[in-house]
Amino acid sequence: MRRYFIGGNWKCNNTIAQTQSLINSVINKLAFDATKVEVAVAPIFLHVPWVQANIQKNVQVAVQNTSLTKMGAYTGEISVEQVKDLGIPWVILGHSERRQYYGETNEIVGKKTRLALDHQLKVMACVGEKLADRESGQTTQVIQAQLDSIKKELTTEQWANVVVAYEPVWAIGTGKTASPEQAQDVHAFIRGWLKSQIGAQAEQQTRIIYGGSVTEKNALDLIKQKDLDGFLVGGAALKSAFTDIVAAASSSR
Ligand SMILES: O=C(CO)COP(=O)(O)O
Repeated sequence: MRRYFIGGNWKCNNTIAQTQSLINSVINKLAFDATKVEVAVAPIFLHVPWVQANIQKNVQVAVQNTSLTKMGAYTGEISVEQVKDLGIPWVILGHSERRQYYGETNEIVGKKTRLALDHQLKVMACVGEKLADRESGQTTQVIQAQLDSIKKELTTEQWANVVVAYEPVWAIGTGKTASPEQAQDVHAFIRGWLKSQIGAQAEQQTRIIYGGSVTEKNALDLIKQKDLDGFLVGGAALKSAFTDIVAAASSSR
């Protein structure tokens, strides 16, 4: 059985005092069975060392991006070697905010994913359609193109270190969640793609998590869906609701 995966994407939120308070009052009080649920939180880069030094051992640390380049003369970037060097296991790549505001194309996301995996980082690879894509019936085509660009770069074995995050852009930060059926439909499509494009092992073992206005109220219904293996949580990961979301996952395994 696939272990649930719950990611907290803190985005560009929190002063250091707010991050410290979140760790002390929420994250370090999370109680869950780590054999059934894997939890990772992604602070801004600057807060990572403090978080690493102060977080409970069951919760892993992730970063929200890595450079398309390796170390070198690339002002303002942070490379996979530097993330790996600090012992950070996870990176979120291809988030729709990176695609939308920083021009990350499918091709860039594929290359970044390859670079991260080549440096032994594990990747939460985000895919998802915009509202206009959904309304014009293009949801699966858009997601397929996003997945195909990642596939182009990876070996079959590298998929063992990928979690696919389905995040419909229209549901991110909007309070509009995909219904459990809408989420399941896309997750089943992604699972089918994994089977036909990568193989039976990837189909069975790859976690496909959902993100987009996940709250303590909708988590339980979403997690019951057959192909949904956890969440990538934004706003609700910045408060005590995260405790309930992790508990919802724990209680259903
Ligand atoms: O983008 C997200 C997680 O990566 C989801 O954000 P919200 O949970 O705030 O909608």
